[in-house]
Amino acid sequence: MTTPMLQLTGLKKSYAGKRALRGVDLEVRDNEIFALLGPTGAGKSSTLLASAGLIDLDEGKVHLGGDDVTDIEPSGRDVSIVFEGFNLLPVLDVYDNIAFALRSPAYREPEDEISKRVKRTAELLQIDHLLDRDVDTLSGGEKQRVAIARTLVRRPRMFLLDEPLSALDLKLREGLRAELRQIHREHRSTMLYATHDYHGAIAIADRIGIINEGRILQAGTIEEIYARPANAFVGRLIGSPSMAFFNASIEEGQVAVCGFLQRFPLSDFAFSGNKDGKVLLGVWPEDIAMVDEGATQSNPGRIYAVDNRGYESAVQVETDAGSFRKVLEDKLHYRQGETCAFSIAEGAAFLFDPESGDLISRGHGGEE
Ligand SMILES: Nc1ncnc2c1ncn2[C@@H]1O[C@H](COP(=O)(O)OP(=O)(O)OP(=O)(O)O)[C@@H](O)[C@H]1O
Repeated sequence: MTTPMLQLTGLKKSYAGKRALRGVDLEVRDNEIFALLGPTGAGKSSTLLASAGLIDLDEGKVHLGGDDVTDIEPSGRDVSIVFEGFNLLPVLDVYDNIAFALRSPAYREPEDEISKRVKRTAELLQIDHLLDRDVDTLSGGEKQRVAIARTLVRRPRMFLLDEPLSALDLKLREGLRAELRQIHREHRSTMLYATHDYHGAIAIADRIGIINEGRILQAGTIEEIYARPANAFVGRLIGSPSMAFFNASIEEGQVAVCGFLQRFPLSDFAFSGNKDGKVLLGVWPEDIAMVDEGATQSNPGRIYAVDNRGYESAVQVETDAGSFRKVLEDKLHYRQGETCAFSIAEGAAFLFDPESGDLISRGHGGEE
């Protein structure tokens, strides 16, 4: 196993008694783009700031390229961080903003080398026509590009990007994501990219880590996470739409869902316990088929909402045990308020603990 570029071990951090990081363990491999995906307040920024050395930790270790840098100043870490709020220097023009880091005592590059690198980076981010402008006169999207250029020009061992694209409109965001991947390919750099946007995360990342309440719940490729979501929270955060959940109970060797005609024998699950009691049945919407009402082994539902997106439509279906959203095949059309029926593919369901949300077992459909 090669040494990870960034290794975080047991990071703990409280702000004025409020716990932001509760033991973050994370490995980012050399030359990968790793997305840290989590809701607001999950601890994404704190994890990045701790990696850069910009906050003092209560506990834990930060290793960069195998070296313990926990007590090393930010300037000695060879990482670069882009914040959501741009952090540009307002009194300088775009060129000097980008060149700033290269002129710092830590780098002290000759001016002709600086000029080459600034221009090359500005071309890459399509801001070369803005180099003479004062940053105050730029739009939000242009400022964000300059902030990214400022970080990239240094070519550090590792980039830390904190929601770097959230201020941009959709088209610009998609374009910049592609550019970041391109830069990544060219420079063989390692990136840790924090975001709350699932689509953004899967579009850019080689691997994803799901963070909530200051802990990493799961890390892996999107395929690995899909195949085995470690916790119901993970299922709710990923997928498009996200995982469907139904309140269920284990009774006499099978999983029963209130109102469902379908039964799920325990033998369908890689399940070694035999306890009766409540569980949460989770299913990816792709494994739910809308069927004719009255079809055998189908389950009744009601169309709560129809979302017509032009090129496709999605429905929200309500049942007595829970609701789900699903993108429909072209030929299917439903009206709000009407009844419907659906069935769940054999072996496709997962069982979760309703209290902790932890995965108990998954169906044989996703066997390794
Ligand atoms: N300087 C601070 N002082 C007090 N509390 C803070 C400070 N910075 C962060 N927190 C709190 O710590 C928790 C984690 O914050 P953090 O910014 O790391 O989360 P995040 O996942 O980046 O959120 P967001 O997506 O909203 O930026 C939150 O509850 C936040 O309110």
